[in-house]
Amino acid sequence: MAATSISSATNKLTNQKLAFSPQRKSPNTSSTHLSFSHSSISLQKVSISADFKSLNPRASTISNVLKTVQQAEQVSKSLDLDSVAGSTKPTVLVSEKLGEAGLDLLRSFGNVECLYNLSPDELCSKISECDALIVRSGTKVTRQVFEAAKGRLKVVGRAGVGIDNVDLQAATEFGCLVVNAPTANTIAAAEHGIALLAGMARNVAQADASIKAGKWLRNKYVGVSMVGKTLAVMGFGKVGSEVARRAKGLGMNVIAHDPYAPADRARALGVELVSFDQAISTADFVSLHMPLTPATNKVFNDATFAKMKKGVRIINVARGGVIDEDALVRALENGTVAQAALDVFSEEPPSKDSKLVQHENVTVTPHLGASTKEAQEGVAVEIAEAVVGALKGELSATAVNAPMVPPEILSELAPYVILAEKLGRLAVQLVAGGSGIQSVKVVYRSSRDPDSLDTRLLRAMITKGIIEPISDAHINLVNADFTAKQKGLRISEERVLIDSSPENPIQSIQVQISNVQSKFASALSENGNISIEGEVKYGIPHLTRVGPFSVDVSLEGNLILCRQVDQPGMIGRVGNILGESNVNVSFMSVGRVVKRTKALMAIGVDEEPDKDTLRKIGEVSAIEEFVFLDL
Ligand SMILES: NC(=O)C1=CN([C@@H]2O[C@H](COP(=O)(O)OP(=O)(O)OC[C@H]3O[C@@H](n4cnc5c(N)ncnc54)[C@H](O)[C@@H]3O)[C@@H](O)[C@H]2O)C=CC1
Ligand SMILES: O=C(O)C(=O)COP(=O)(O)O
Repeated sequence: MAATSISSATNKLTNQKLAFSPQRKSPNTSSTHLSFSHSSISLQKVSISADFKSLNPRASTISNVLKTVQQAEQVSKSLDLDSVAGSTKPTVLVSEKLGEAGLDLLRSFGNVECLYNLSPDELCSKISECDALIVRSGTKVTRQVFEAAKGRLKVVGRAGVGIDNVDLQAATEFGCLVVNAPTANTIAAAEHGIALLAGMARNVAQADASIKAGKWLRNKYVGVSMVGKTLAVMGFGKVGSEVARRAKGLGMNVIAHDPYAPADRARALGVELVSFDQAISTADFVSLHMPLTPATNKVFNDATFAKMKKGVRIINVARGGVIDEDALVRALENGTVAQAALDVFSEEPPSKDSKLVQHENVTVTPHLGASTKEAQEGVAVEIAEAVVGALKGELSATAVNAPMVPPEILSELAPYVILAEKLGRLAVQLVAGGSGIQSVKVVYRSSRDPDSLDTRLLRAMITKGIIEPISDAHINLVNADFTAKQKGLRISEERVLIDSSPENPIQSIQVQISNVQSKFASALSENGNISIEGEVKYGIPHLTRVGPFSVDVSLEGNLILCRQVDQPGMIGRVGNILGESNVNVSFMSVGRVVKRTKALMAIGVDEEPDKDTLRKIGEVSAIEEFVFLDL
């Protein structure tokens, strides 16, 4: 199982050590700048803007780590609350209506000011007197707000799930923790989805308006029945599964599409998990419950509406941005979509003369999904507890932008942090769509005494790598276990004690995903698990094993894995195809189990090859399977 590394860059890279040193730019600013130098990858003086959510998955991993370190520094600084706890009580500004129980809890800890409907300027002029700000979806917490806070604002609490109205990047840069309340409004949102579904099926809103306009239109408002109809739940998470449960009670046949939901959770509710196309082409009603991510942005568009059953009815209680609203108007006009019931819009509030809002077959509500007394009391308590905890400097289970690890541990673990996230990101891409991930095992080989090796950050980064490409969750040290649990993901860890230099905290990290199918069978180890392993070599994370194959490829750029018949000339053939398409190869490594039988080739590429190039690679006769992986 020997591995051969072939790269012109290898020597350069392996001879240079990654230098890493956090430095404060100026003593009177809360923003931290880190310098990072490595001549072969020309990264010097990186100024950080940290935000896990906004990370382009293909952005520099080094800057990810810098962001992580910077976040930890800023957060530990911002949560060093001697100043708050000592002299005066903290001031909490509540800018939107919040349940009384939450307000009471806040009042028991600090000074609470409820100022609703502030203009952006008013918010900016008030914020420098506040240690915490609590908002819902109606307050835009922009970069200007963080700038105007002049370093005093320590925590923003979002009383709800979606945090798209908070500039997370700016929050992190300014050392401000952001927490949300992800569970208390689930039932309310699900009930609102069902209310919209039933109200739409029976034209309740239109009929009500017509009577109030002096009409009595019994023939016009004949509805459709729900019993026996097929409902497709798009996004089978917290809200989606509660909608499914309720729709079953209405006698509906419920199917769901969620590439990452465990099939047994769906089965337990009598729901079949199906492909996207199958869901939308067979459903009479389609209810949207997926997060707004780059993958789901405008996923309902002309092309997808065209695949739907004629006369389909759509409900959206998730986020307006998952629908191309102009395309929905066209689909309503040509009869593909019979009716739509919408609680959320790409712009809120939508313009008064919006064609969509004014369409006679559309029912709208002003983002009321979370608006029940019960949910608002629950959300208020959930967010008040999170904000008070953060102001006391405690770890928060619902923090969305802040790992909390001492800087000295972070700097030692920095390259392993990159490795861990990359391995998670790689492993999840090897899973065949449709097989829900439930069980992940991480094996660390280390000479350190387990008690002196804190792997929480690494586990968090593996979780981040696995979950973030498939959801809008923001994973960090604080919320990783919480989010994994919520998503039904079990992550177990094993430490294998080895005899090596205790200077290196870890020799290797192996990530195994069990009970799933792989889109690249060669990544399966003997026990049928997807298994990949990596090491840090001279500060650079490397992939060192895929299934039973040893390889050695630096985890930068993108990766192509090919399994082929082990024979001469393969490297040249694939290299030529990539070269002809102007795709730069950074590394190549070949591993094999037995000479002249099967080999695995790992190719690092700077650019993403186009479909045609990948097709040509697949057509090389000795190549038995291959996969392109986005690092
Ligand atoms: N209208 C309102 O007032 C409210 C709206 N919401 C919104 O509802 C949505 C769902 O919230 P939760 O259920 O709490 O979140 P969740 O994270 O529990 O569920 C989201 C599900 O979508 C799945 N998913 C990810 N990518 C997908 C894709 N491409 N196709 C299909 N499914 C995909 C995930 O695997 C996950 O299971 C969010 O967008 C949230 O912001 C939530 C509460 C109130
Ligand atoms: O929790 C969410 O994601 C929501 O969309 C609820 O928004 P709201 O707090 O009612 O403005």
